[in-house]
Amino acid sequence: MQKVGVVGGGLMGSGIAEVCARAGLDVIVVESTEASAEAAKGRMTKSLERAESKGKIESAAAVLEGIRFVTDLEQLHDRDLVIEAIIEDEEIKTQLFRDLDRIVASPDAILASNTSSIPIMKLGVVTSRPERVIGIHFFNPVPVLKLVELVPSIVTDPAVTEIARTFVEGTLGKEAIDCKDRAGFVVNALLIPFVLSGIRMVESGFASPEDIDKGLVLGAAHPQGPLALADLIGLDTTKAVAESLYEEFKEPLFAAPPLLNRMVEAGLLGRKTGRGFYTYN
Ligand SMILES: CC(=O)CC(=O)SCCNC(=O)CCNC(=O)[C@H](O)C(C)(C)COP(=O)(O)OP(=O)(O)OC[C@H]1O[C@@H](n2cnc3c(N)ncnc32)[C@H](O)[C@@H]1OP(=O)(O)O
Ligand SMILES: NC(=O)C1=CN([C@@H]2O[C@H](COP(=O)(O)OP(=O)(O)OC[C@H]3O[C@@H](n4cnc5c(N)ncnc54)[C@H](O)[C@@H]3O)[C@@H](O)[C@H]2O)C=CC1
Repeated sequence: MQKVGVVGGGLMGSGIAEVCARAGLDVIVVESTEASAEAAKGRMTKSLERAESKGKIESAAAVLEGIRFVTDLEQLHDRDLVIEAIIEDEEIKTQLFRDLDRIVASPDAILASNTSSIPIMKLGVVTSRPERVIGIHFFNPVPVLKLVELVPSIVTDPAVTEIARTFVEGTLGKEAIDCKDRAGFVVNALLIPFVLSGIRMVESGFASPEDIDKGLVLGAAHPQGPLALADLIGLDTTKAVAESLYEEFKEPLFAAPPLLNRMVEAGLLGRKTGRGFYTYN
């Protein structure tokens, strides 16, 4: 696993590309437009410069040299591993997996998804090699959080899971847990209902976002409360994850509350747009 491709250089893709480049891998990031490729590079530069200023890496510039930012998916033809991190939309992701199946040449290559909640089988089945498709699910912020969920589908080759484990634990120095291929895997199946419950509390006027978050930080030692967390994840992603979970399990606890839907319609997506439950500079 020397040549890695990351498709989507948003919040997660830029973090994944950063940790791969910091591990000395040859990384290509594919974005959909020149402007978004520039934005991805800007995000990574900022994060690497912060790491350099704290003495965590020697040189941000040297790490950046290991990353190419492109808009042409065909450039991924020689990759050993491609990690998809585009928006949480099943139709758009399945189209991308069809394209990756055509483009990535080596039959030994692994096609991975960072999806939060879409069952991996739905992505594998549109390729000619579902046995080489797996979920490698990182957590936000990627440079900080240690966990990666490994999600083989019911037809993923067990050898692929072991290669992915060696990549995640050996090469990247993260910790893996094994999950079955059900919407939301382990962490989001527990975390998203918590976030949605916080949103329902705000919606019903039960308490303010500030007080709910303060309650969970000071009363339960969470690093952030559910509303700050929704803003960090992105309200669009939170809604998409809730919808996948609801589609799979039909449990009311996974249903997106109307306030979440209205905020997404209004473009109040959290940190990424500067306003969600809180306002950011
Ligand atoms: C939706 C999904 O599919 C799955 C998910 O990811 S769900 C979301 C999971 N994520 C969480 O639950 C996050 C919970 N929150 C936290 O862990 C913390 O609040 C936080 C790391 C985000 C911020 O921590 P904080 O202590 O309030 O802030 P801060 O002091 O600025 O940061 C702590 C450290 O993280 C680093 N950091 C924070 N954000 C960072 C980022 N985006 N990139 C790189 N480093 C970052 C800081 O540089 C700092 O490093 P040092 O300890 O070396 O100084
Ligand atoms: N936000 C979070 O906390 C987490 C999100 N995830 C998952 O990671 C994936 C990405 O999420 P985020 O990074 O938060 O989203 P984001 O909205 O920040 O980034 C998505 C990026 O993909 C790009 N993109 C869209 N279609 C593309 C295409 N066809 N080709 C190339 N680039 C394309 C967009 O330009 C954008 O930069 C989603 O599947 C999400 O569920 C996983 C863990 C945590």
